[in-house]
Amino acid sequence: MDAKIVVKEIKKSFKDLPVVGGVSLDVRDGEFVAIVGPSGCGKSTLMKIIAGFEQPTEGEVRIDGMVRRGPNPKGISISQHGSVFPWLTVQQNLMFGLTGDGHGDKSALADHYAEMVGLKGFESSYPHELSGGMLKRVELARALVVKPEILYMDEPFSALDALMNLKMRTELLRILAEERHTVILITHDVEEALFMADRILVLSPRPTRIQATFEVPQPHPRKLSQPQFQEMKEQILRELGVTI
Ligand SMILES: Nc1ncnc2c1ncn2[C@@H]1O[C@H](COP(=O)(O)OP(=O)(O)OP(=O)(O)O)[C@@H](O)[C@H]1O
Repeated sequence: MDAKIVVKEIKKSFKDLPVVGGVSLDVRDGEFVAIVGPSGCGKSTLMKIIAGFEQPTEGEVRIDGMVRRGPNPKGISISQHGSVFPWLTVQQNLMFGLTGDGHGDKSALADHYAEMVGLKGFESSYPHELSGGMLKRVELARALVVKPEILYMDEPFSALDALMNLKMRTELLRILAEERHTVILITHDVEEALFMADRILVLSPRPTRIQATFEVPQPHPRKLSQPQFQEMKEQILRELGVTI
């Protein structure tokens, strides 16, 4: 079967600064790919190119076999900065992306996704009445409610405390088991990648390339304390120039 996303020899420079140095990648339908790499290597730039928000200097991105040169309606991005509208309630935020017909009862659909991410009872709350973790849940629900085929996640949980971060990982995996999405996740957290991804790509310093690939075939839920994960974590950290 053809890949859902095909990234072919992508290069990107900003003026004289080469940022992406030639990246090729195939992502299968329903696959979860995590990308780790040194700070400033070009992870976000690569993600923006794949999501269609940035144009490559060379190369192309195909989604379902079609070359894309702009944001892809089949995908949705969740970034570390957040995009919840402060003047809308949780329910209104979730309904915001449901443009056009074909969604059925939009408020019921919004409430369904609010419940799915654990926000039942907060549908009428405004963002300023929620905690940081709850805001991230709104963000996630807002992305999922439009039933995207692809989720592009750039450090989505990095602003959360460690405990909430762990909760959100588990939550996301539970939702992904229910609703199959293709996911590309950028993270600086190797354990987060090991916990969730089917495949982990380690990027090189700028201009970035894929330096190493790790398949993670272990089923969920994963216990990262197991030797095989510790071993893989050490290998990935070694690729990143960190020895523990
Ligand atoms: N729009 C832009 N114009 C000019 N330079 C840019 C632009 N976007 C990114 N860069 C540069 O590209 C390089 C890579 O940035 P990018 O944000 O892609 O890296 P990153 O790996 O995601 O970083 P971090 O690990 O800090 O999140 C940086 O040197 C940055 O200054």
